[in-house]
Amino acid sequence: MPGMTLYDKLVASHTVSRLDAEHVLLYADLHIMNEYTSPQAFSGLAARGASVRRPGQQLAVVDHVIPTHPVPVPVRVIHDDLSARQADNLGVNCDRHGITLFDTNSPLQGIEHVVAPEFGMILPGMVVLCGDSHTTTYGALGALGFGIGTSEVEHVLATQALVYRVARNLRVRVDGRLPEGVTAKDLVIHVVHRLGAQGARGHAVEYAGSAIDALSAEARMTLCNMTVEAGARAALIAPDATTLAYVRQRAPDLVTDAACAYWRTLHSDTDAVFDIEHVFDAATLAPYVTWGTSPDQALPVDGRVPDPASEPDALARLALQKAVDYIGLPPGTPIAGVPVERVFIGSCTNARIEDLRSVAEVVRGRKVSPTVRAMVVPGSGAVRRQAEAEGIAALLIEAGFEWRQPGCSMCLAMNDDVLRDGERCASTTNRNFEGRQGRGGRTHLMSPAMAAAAALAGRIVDIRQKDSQS
Ligand SMILES: CC(C)[C@H](C(=O)O)[C@@H](O)C(=O)O
Ligand code: SF4
Repeated sequence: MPGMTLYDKLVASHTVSRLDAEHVLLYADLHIMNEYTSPQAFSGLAARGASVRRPGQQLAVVDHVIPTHPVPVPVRVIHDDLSARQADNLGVNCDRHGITLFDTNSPLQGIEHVVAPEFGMILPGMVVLCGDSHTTTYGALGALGFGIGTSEVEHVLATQALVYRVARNLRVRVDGRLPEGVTAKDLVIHVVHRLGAQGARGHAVEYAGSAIDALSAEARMTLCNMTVEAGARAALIAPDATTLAYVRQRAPDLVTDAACAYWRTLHSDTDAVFDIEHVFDAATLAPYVTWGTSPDQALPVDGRVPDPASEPDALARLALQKAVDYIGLPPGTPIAGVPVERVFIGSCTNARIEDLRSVAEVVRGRKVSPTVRAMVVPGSGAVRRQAEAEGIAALLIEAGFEWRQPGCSMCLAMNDDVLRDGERCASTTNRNFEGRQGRGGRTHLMSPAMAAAAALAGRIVDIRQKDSQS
């Protein structure tokens, strides 16, 4: 018998029973809900007269539909009828079932994947479920997190378990040092580009190697968050000293000797077998930017928009042509130099305090281009307060950024923050699909530092060239 991967160990430790060759009944330590994917699940539960099995192992947040207006008033009102109903509905259901809710006007409110780790709710070795694809974020702390559908949300509420199809194992090794100006965001865009949008389909991705070891816990969250854009079922990083320091700061009482002893076993055995393995050299990476309408349509910042005509496969050629047409950049256009009208810094990929610090470092003493409308939306109330305490908010406001209240905001056009038709946006988010940030809007994904530099210059620039940003 070969050894076990970290993923195998996490699945095994949460298997209630094996259902068949491919499926297990998987126990969830924590289930997180948002206002958008939970309403039907609660209705289903009510229709069956079922109750919530483990109310204490649920967390609910309002994040997708919430307005993020810059006004520093304590009360936020959701004006859109449907959105307001979704948020109210979550409130009523949480009350009824005794579930903790970080509601619209709670100081604890924020994007689900930012608040859960921040409050020490994610520990190594846990299984965390949520009706949201970016639940893969928690792999950064050695927890198995993945998104589930609405009918599964109902099932998890009722039973605290899930019928789960076990994934295959894929390892991404990244050794070496990331060059100056190249971040975890660039690394993950590169990985998604190289694997392709379906390249990790059906697989749990484990990251390993010296470049991963060197990443902070928050940078690892960026990496694991966006790995789902390669089709991955989960992303994982074995817990280490960085993980423990992060968790200890947030949940000191839970970091016991026994817990640490267990967490030390959470790594892939040296003889574990991976179904697929990819190896990348961190030293060769550049800042990455997406040029198209799928997160894998990406380039190093010194690259050019590809020419569909040079794609031999007819279907792939059509897809490329469609992306080129939508994004409105002729083939061969250097991506650096493309003007942007909007800059969005936020989302569960890149709205943590370290992200905002990296933005502040680029912006310090400079101004947003008069041709750009730029906004910074912190991932949570705690991040917002921390950035205010560190002077980051004042610096950004002084530079001409809008300083917003926390939420998903312009990551997806489900609230008041949207791109107008044809507007081009440098964005720190994770998806650049057609219309994702507003109908007809054009999204270029990049790191927070690159987005900040684009805000100053009014165009996409190479963060490595210091004189390119004015
Ligand atoms: C709305 C929700 C279901 C969705 C997801 O699953 O990821 C959203 O958060 C997204 O980022 O597209
Ligand atoms: S910030 Fe974006 S990616 Fe994250 S949960 Fe919200 S909509 Fe989804």
